[in-house]
Amino acid sequence: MLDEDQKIAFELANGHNLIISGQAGTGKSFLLKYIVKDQREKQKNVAIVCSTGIASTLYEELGAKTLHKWAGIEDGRHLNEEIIHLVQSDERFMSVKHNIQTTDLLIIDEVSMVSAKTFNKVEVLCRKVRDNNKYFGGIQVILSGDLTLILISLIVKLKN
Ligand SMILES: Nc1ncnc2c1ncn2[C@@H]1O[C@H](COP(=O)(O)OP(=O)(O)OP(=O)(O)O)[C@@H](O)[C@H]1O
Repeated sequence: MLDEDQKIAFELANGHNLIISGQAGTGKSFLLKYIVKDQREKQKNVAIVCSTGIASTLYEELGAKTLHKWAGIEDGRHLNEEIIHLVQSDERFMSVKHNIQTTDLLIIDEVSMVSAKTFNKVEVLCRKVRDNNKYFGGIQVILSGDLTLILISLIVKLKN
């Protein structure tokens, strides 16, 4: 059963964009599994993605994959314009185009491990491929991670 904080986030997951932040072991993955199952029961097309393949094995039974694979951005070698063009017109990217066009809810776990560059690339890609100028082209997004890690990495970068 979900605890009180998890219940609040679980309810907000009905249609809201959310950031779920908490340190390791605070029950984020436990909550995300509940959300995925519940939203799928409500006939939503839900994709759950992680920054690494190892992390996505945690959600194997839910069909999780890496954000890079879901969005077709490979190792990030393509400029935004190139990847938009490839996804829109190249047959090899048909499944990626399908992912982007049909997903109702995109859950990104361990978002603190995703670089700003990658995150922005995926956000723009979704807007262009869905021809919808809303954030992520109108896909509902739930971001989960330990956001204090972002601050720590920022401080480390500033110090260097
Ligand atoms: N509401 C709950 N009821 C029972 N067990 C729970 C609940 N929430 C979390 N847990 C358990 O607590 C442990 C830690 O939870 P979880 O793995 O979801 O945390 P996390 O925030 O995702 O951690 P990490 O960031 O390290 O992945 C797990 O064993 C999980 O099953």
